[in-house]
Amino acid sequence: MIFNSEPIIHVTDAHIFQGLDAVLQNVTFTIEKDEFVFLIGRTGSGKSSLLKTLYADLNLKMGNAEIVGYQLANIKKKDVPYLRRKLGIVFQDFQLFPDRTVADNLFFVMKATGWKDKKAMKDRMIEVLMRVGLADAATKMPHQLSGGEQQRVVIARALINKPSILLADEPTGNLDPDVAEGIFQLFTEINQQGTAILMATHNHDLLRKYPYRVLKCEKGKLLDSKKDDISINTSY
Ligand SMILES: Nc1ncnc2c1ncn2[C@@H]1O[C@H](COP(=O)(O)OP(=O)(O)OP(=O)(O)O)[C@@H](O)[C@H]1O
Repeated sequence: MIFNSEPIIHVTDAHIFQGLDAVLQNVTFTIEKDEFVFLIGRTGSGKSSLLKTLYADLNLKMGNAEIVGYQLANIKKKDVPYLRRKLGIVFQDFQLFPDRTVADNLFFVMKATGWKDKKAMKDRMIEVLMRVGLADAATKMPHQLSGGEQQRVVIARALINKPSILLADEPTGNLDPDVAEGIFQLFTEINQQGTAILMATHNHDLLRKYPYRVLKCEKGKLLDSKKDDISINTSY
């Protein structure tokens, strides 16, 4: 039997820099196609810096990293939009255009990523909104939606180009616990349908409840629950 077992992320001996400071050193890990992985660590420990490096917002200056088929060391500026089309990125703050409808927010990303066929765009817009449980939100303005609903729109936007992995930076951080749980459930469903997830979070409850693999930024290193003993109960 032939398995296609190429990992989606493959990082070897990478150093994650903010300016001249190496925030994380000798980072080595892989993430497979169907995995759900938490990224944890104290505030300022390097979670966002690692995610930013993975979507080429920070340069990879030392070591190697491959994500969705792109080598990040020396990636060309012109290739970055193509890399990002293959990733879904979800942040804590929703970053929707406040003066455009939900549909127009989604169309904006489609146009920016090369979609042209109006019917295909409309069909995909409806499809991703249905996927996140917001079939009736297309004509609404962001301010007419709750925080949880706005985050669902952001997730819908991240799904537009059928990414093979979602990178999420504290996606439930601004939400009430119940709403956060619903958003988290949505991520688990998306994962079960075959999209890998790497999610930075401070949410201890999620970590206790869902025994997914954990990567932890600690004292300049990245620990991995696959091989290291990681306590999720210590304060971080
Ligand atoms: N734009 C920046 N310029 C310079 N240094 C930065 C910048 N952003 C973050 N840093 C520094 O890099 C280190 C890692 O920060 P980072 O934001 O990656 O941590 P984090 O684990 O994501 O924290 P949090 O949980 O608070 O989001 C910190 O020392 C921080 O001060």
